[in-house]
Amino acid sequence: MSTPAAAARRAAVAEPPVEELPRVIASTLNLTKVYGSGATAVRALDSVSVNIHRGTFTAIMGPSGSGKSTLMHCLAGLDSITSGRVFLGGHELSGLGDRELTRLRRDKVGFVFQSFNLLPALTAAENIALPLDLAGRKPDHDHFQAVVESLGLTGRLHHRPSELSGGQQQRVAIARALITRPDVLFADEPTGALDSKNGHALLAELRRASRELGQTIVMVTHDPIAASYAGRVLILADGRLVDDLDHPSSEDILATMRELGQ
Ligand SMILES: Nc1ncnc2c1ncn2[C@@H]1O[C@H](COP(=O)(O)OP(=O)(O)OP(=O)(O)O)[C@@H](O)[C@H]1O
Repeated sequence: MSTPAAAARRAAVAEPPVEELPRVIASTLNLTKVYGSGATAVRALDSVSVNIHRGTFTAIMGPSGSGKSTLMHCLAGLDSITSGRVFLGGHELSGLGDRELTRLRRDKVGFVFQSFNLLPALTAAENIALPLDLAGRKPDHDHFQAVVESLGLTGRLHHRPSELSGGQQQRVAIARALITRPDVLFADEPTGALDSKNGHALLAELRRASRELGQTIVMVTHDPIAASYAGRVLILADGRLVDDLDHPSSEDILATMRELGQ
């Protein structure tokens, strides 16, 4: 005779718990990127394999020309690859055509650049909602409010960029990148145009977005202090992944960079 407990055990075996979202949200496998050909060819990435986990904040560091931007662009589907594989949000990018790539970038990827790229004629609220407008989607009111509140922009929504401080403009740019709930938010030297106070505030916001909203973030930076806001720091040199630091301090990062002759 089958007891209820035994039946429950059998059910548990037969029906695994609802599958959690895959832990790896973006990855590369032996990714190689060569620019140009022949004598002038540059091997910007040389067989880089890396997994980016959902909800984590990762910084990419390395000397100038080490391949940081190239790695970010290949992960975000902005640049073609020479060989290897790139996956983002369950899709293999190398298998996608131009139209599918464009849609994937629009729906699954957020970007924050050094220059804020806000449209001057639009209010902060309109700038934030722009990616959804372009995709023909309506903002989810609760998510919009949560993003705006977490970035302290509630009182600034009807201002145009020229009426906002540099730090506020940068926060609008982050809100715009978060509004589509991208699989990965890519940030390229996001503090480059900010003074140190606003730079730290922005990094604290990124860290909060990863901790509180579960937002996956990949950031390229030259600054060890900026990188120390991330939970993980990947170090590139000559197109190769040479170190992978777990919660390093800025001193740890500086020491690693010094070993590379920086
Ligand atoms: N479009 C391109 N055409 C040719 N070579 C390129 C191109 N883009 C990058 N490279 C080369 O690839 C290498 C890696 O460049 P990348 O911009 O990824 O480095 P980086 O680490 O981001 O540099 P930086 O810190 O100076 O921004 C460099 O040698 C660079 O000159």
